[in-house]
Amino acid sequence: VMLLGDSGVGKTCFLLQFKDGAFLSGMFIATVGIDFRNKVVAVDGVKVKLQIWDTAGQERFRSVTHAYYRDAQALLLLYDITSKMSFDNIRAWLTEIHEYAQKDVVIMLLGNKADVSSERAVRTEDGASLAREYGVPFMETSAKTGMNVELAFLAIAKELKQRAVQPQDEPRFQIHDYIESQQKKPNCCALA
Ligand SMILES: Nc1nc2c(ncn2[C@@H]2O[C@H](COP(=O)(O)OP(=O)(O)OP(=O)(O)O)[C@@H](O)[C@H]2O)c(=O)[nH]1
Repeated sequence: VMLLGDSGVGKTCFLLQFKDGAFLSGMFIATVGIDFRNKVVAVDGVKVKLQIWDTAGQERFRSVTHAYYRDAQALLLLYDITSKMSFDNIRAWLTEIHEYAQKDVVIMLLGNKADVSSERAVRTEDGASLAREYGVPFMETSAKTGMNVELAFLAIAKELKQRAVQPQDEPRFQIHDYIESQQKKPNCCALA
């Protein structure tokens, strides 16, 4: 799984929240190049090992990260809901993805920093509508509160597990439906 998106949208924090349940406020150390962490999640009784690659969002590291796209099975593409520019750049990220990644890669669009509602610059509907246009699932998240962080990785793990081991005759896992059903659950999306 690769985390992609502009510098500062919260990729490293998103990964650390998932891996360690931690968030360090006020610190921003830009990722240099690329780094990875592993986490095992249980999906319907099967252990799925996610190897999660945290990429540098800064332009100058792009050639390094491009080399990793083709081995990725899933891409979490993040923007920052308080940064219109990070949202406007999503189309360029999707163009890069289509150029460098595998055709059947699982893509999910995430509007991060949803806890900072007072500085919101991108409407939820605009994120949802862009995701619909590209046929990818979408959620707003917060690496700070943990909102939807685990759900994003679990949905990816379920999709990847289904691709790897699901017998043909069983109904196909639908990532869009799964996210929608989980988000409707009480307490699922409450900000901490
Ligand atoms: N309020 C809030 N702040 C966040 C959130 N996620 C990240 N931040 C802050 O945003 C800044 C950038 O976060 P990083 O995770 O380092 O960003 P990045 O996308 O990994 O940046 P690069 O490594 O340069 O690509 C830090 O100051 C974080 O504390 C979030 O969900 N909510």
